[in-house]
Amino acid sequence: MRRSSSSLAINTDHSFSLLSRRVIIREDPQEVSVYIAEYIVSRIKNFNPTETHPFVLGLPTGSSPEIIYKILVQRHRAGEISFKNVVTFNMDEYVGLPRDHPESYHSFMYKHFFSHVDIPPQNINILDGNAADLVAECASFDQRIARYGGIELFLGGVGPDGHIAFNEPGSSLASRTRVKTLAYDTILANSRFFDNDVNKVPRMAMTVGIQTIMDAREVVIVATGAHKAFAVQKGLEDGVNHMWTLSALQLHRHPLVVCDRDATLELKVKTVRYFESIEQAGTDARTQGPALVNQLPVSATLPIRSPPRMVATPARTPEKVPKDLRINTELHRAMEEDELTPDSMSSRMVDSAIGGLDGTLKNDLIFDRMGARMTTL
Ligand SMILES: N[C@@H]1[C@@H](O)[C@H](O)[C@@H](COP(=O)(O)O)O[C@@H]1O
Repeated sequence: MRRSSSSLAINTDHSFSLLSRRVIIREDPQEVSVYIAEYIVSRIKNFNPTETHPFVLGLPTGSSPEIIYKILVQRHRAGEISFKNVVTFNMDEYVGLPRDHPESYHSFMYKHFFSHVDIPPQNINILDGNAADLVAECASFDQRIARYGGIELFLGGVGPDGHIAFNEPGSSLASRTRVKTLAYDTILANSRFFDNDVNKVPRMAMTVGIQTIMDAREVVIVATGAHKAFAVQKGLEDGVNHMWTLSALQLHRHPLVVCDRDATLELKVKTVRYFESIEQAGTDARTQGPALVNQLPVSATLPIRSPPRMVATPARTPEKVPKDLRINTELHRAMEEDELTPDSMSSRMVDSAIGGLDGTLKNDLIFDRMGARMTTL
């Protein structure tokens, strides 16, 4: 068992089957990055990838993931994780920017990550923004993802306008990899990487679509800073909306949003407390706590067994969990996860609203509902 420096406890058994939507809040970007890096390491290790059965990881650029990459490199250098059997797909790339331009996403990824770990070059997939046929390049990217059996974990950031990858406000929620014109907000935001000159920022990019991200078996979003607070609020508290593409993840089976305190500034106190209470209660089979999904029924009077493959225990155990927030494991198993949701929030959560249906129906309904809300542009 390894104790991490973060306030992190991860259940590494990922045969989770409950629908789980989680928001983890940490104090600052450093803590957020440690949490996510440890999470990725544990997911890869637990997957036990081989050359013929690699772990397929979706990756972002931007300033938010920089510390995450730094920690992953440190963990690799310490001999704690190998990327030899990891295949990566990057979210996006500018169109027309030379590959060796310091601000191309190729350059970013090699500078911050690929050059420092043992990933084989042939396992790296980044869209070619200078391809002669951009449409064919996008189609080939999706085909390559499909050939690997889909993406296991997609790590993403979020723009201040709520975009994920380069799926700008107004993007189709059914979109797949394609060429996009950048929104003025994004050009402005990214001009800090181009001498603060908006004219130097490419106008177009290639990006995975919302549906490409939704197809990943798990999506982890990093959101740090007060400038992300409005996007986080729209993405988590409002309904699914193509103007805030982060919100599409409300319909994903396993989304995990990790925010720092500043990024929660626009959330309701009630929302923040709700997600914190889930973590404090330690009942989430995915991000911490007992491996609920794999436990055989035991007497409610028996103590909760330790999870078999927990890699880390909380360095900062929540000090005071009010008694009525400590959830009896046996009881919890018997309940729908949704029943833990306060009534006032249920109406905003699709899963809660359909909690009474069986699993098969739930899936259909999720897609029906999504279809009904989708706007194809
Ligand atoms: N295409 C990228 C996104 O993938 C990224 O999430 C966003 C936020 O970047 P940052 O983390 O620098 O705020 O920037 C760009 O637009």
